[in-house]
Amino acid sequence: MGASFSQSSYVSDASTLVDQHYDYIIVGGGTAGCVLASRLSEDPSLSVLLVEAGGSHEKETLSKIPLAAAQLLKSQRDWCYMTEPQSALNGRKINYARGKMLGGSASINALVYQHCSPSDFDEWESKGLVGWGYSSLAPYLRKSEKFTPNPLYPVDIKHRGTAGVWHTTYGYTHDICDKWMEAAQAVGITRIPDFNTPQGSLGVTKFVTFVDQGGQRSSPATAFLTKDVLKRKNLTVLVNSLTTRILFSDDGSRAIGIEVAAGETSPRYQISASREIILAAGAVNSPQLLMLSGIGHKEELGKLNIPVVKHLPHVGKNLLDHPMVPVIFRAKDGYTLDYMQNPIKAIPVMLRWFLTGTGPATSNGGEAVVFVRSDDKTLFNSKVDDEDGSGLIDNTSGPDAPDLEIGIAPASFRPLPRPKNGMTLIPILVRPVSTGYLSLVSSSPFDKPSINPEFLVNPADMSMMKRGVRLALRTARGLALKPMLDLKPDSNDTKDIYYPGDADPETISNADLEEWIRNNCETVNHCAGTARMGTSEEDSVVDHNLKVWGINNLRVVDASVFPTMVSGHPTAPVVAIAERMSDLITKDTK
Ligand SMILES: Cc1cc2nc3c(=O)[nH]c(=O)nc-3n(C[C@H](O)[C@H](O)[C@H](O)COP(=O)(O)OP(=O)(O)OC[C@H]3O[C@@H](n4cnc5c(N)ncnc54)[C@H](O)[C@@H]3O)c2cc1C
Repeated sequence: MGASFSQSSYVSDASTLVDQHYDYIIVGGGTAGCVLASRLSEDPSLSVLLVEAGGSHEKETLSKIPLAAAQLLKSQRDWCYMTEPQSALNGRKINYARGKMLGGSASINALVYQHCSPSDFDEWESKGLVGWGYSSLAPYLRKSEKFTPNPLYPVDIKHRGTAGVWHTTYGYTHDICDKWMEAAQAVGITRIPDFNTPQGSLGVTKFVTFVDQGGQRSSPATAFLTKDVLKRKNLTVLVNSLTTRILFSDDGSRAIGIEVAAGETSPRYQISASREIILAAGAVNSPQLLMLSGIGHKEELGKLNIPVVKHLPHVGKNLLDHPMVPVIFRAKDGYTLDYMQNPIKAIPVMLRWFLTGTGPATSNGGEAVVFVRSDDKTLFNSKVDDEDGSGLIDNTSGPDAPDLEIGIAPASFRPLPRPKNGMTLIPILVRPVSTGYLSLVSSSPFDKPSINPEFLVNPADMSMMKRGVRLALRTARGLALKPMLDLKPDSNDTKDIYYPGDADPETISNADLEEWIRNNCETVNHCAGTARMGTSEEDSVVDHNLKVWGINNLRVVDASVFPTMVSGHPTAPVVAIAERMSDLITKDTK
């Protein structure tokens, strides 16, 4: 057992820790890292160090206000990555956000709480990954959740966790989003009360969000690193410290510690751990750190003069993500949130939030959602739906799982000409066929890695995206939305901000639509899979216990380990993975 410490809260000077000795070092205080640190330190006999490159979440007001989340993008709380030029997106580079603070990406994200499809996890188990099927993970999905029902959106409570620490609920809904759910039903999409049940997510429903009863973001940091947890003598949280490499035993067989630095020109300090180093730095930084430390493809490492500790060619490969393309529809005055762009008009909303924790500021901005299959013949039955659909590939995890999502935001995703009122529908590919990769550009931990998600490179993804856009256009033309939208009949001006929102889904040309998608596709920032779990080091990075192949005392526990993509929003699955691993690790120590 390692030493225990009497300090509380956070440490930001790593020099004070070099003589200390820990049982576990967790690298990355993000979504998975907060869960692991909290759960492992429940056992007072284990000493735990959590190392985070960013700062504490506690004074970051923008992170607390659900509606303000987007303000954190491109701020110091974001790693501010960019992709390489995307060949299928007319060579555009895409912003690639990752959270840099305690709570990680879940401190800056859109707060959607989703278990995803049961078959997403059964698919993992079917690949030989014992213990990762839905029946194994469902108890962990519920373990952390503290769901507060909303009488407006009744659900069967038996599928929800109610005794956990992570607050979830159904929050504020704008009328335009309620009406859109009606419009989606009118085109043939079934209304479901809850997408977090064993029945899965197919249908239209209201989003559940991780917002607490005070109307604030309930992030993995606020939920798992509470004041009581931070008071534990066996937990140290080191912030503003980048882990620059993993340290190994002389024969390279065992991870024994880490090196950290506050900045590029700052001194580097070494800290050791006797039991394990657990990487939870996320799907960009965990593989980056493995490669910087000599674990990766030997030829790629050799080119950068990084001494090879273990040849593991799949590190950084299998980059999975969800591409999206926001479509903006002209709305009438008074139905959207665009007035929040005007600081004077925003004051009452913000005052209400500060004083009562209620109102539009508790909205995550994406209030309702549709999940469908792109091969659903009841929805895609028109001649124009990408001809006969022969370009599609069924890449879903099972017959009850989706490959297309459409979310709604009661505001415009892009700056608008006056009058400024827009509703945005966001088609998202939740099971794209294209996969990408990331690699190092140098041996410096301070250089950003090269990120290439290869969005829409497979033509099947373009076919799917076109179906998604056409379906979005059809729902927007529903009678329920007529009083709120101001669509111009059949405008095909492809340069207009309201294109293709104004275009007729039955006559819009495939060529115009494809070109528009190539020029407007972005990411939902759900990257995963870059240190994937598998049954052999020939095709993966970690085994089913998330241990790095061939290295003792080294695990990866974060979104990097997804073997295949979940067909929904990944925060809850990441938390469940971390819950399950914490359970297994603490049982192992007994
Ligand atoms: C803008 C945005 C919106 C999103 N919206 C949603 C949503 O609504 N719902 C949903 O379910 N998912 C959403 N996601 C995705 C979701 O947030 C992530 O999939 C999930 O949080 C990933 O968890 P993680 O533990 O793998 O990594 P992260 O939560 O990103 O944690 C990694 C942590 O490691 C730290 N770190 C990295 N490198 C180092 C290093 N070398 N040394 C020390 N610390 C390091 C980082 O600063 C970070 O805190 C969104 C993501 C983004 C960015």
